Amino acid sequence: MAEPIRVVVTGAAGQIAYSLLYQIASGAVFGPQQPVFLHLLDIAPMMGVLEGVVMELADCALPLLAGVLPTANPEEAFKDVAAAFLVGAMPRKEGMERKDLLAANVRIFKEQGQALDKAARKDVKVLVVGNPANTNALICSKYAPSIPKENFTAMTRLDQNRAQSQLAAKIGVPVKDVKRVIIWGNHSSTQFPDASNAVAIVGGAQKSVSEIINDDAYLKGAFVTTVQKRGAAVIAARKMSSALSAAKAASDHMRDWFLGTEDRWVSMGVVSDGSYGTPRDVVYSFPVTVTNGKWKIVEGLTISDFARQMLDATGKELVEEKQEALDVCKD
Ligand SMILES: NC(=O)c1ccc[n+]([C@@H]2O[C@H](COP(=O)([O-])OP(=O)(O)OC[C@H]3O[C@@H](n4cnc5c(N)ncnc54)[C@H](O)[C@@H]3O)[C@@H](O)[C@H]2O)c1
Ligand SMILES: O=C(O)C[C@H](O)C(=O)O
Repeated sequence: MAEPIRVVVTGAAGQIAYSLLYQIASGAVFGPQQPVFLHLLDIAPMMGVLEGVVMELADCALPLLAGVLPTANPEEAFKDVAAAFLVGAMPRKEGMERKDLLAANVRIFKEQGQALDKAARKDVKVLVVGNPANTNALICSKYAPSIPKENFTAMTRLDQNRAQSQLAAKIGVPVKDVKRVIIWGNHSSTQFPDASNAVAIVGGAQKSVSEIINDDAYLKGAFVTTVQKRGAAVIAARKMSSALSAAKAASDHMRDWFLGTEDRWVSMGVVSDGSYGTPRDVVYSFPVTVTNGKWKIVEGLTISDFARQMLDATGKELVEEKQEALDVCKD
């Protein structure tokens, strides 16, 4: 059995963490041979609740769980961690856009960037889940200059999973048989869920999703808006934001980053290098593949006029969010 790795989850007393911690501790993320030592960070008033979570983790009797450290101190929480799930942040309520959380949440990611810079392993892989996830990830990276910026990512995997599931239901195939759906841009209502490269297996043969569905108006209309607005639809129904599916997506993202994707494409928010004419130095979601722990943007895709407009609109929003976040962080 390998040596345990240290993994931090922030917002550990919250609802996403409640599903996520079991997935990490049971081996679903880092593999069935990799023990984990969990660091659980939350704010001081939540330490009582966190104690209950620690009791429940013990009561799960999980063979891969090497230890648990609950704390309200970010530097203690980030000490020597190899993976960081940054979940802790305020969720939006009905009627809000995710960027309405910016002023409240971005300071958390400034402080946590500074603490990661001091305490974490320099090869730590950071996944930001707390909203607005892309801009929070950018700020976190800016305040952790000793950690490579490639190690900071934002979660758009939930959007990818939603898009894949919508297409599978429309075509009438299992979700695993739909591939190469892309989420471009921001985890917000400007994101572009793009099915133009997607393929599905129907009757044993792989075909293009556009050909199978044969309904351009749907693929550019209802499909896109359903995925863009799915988070709001869950909030309207549950009166709380998505948690089960968010935890599953966070597990998928980190597992693929650690263990690789082979030839699968997955969407991750990463610091843009300007690929596909997107703005540089914002955290933009691209299709990537992962080999040996390193992600690489899928190259050479054709961008239609429609896609160009969508990529530009979500990029413009990210540039605006970045400016707003930098202004907030000045104080
Ligand atoms: N990227 C995505 O796809 C996605 C999906 C779902 C939710 N989210 C976001 O994830 C975040 C968490 O959602 P939730 O439903 O778990 O919320 P929640 O309110 O249930 O839990 C958040 C937890 O974070 C803690 N917290 C607050 N400030 C903290 C800090 N400075 N350090 C450590 N912990 C802190 C809170 O005390 C609370 O326990 C929200 O911002 C939500 O919008 C993102
Ligand atoms: O929509 C939200 O505010 C929560 C989350 O980002 C989601 O996509 O479900």
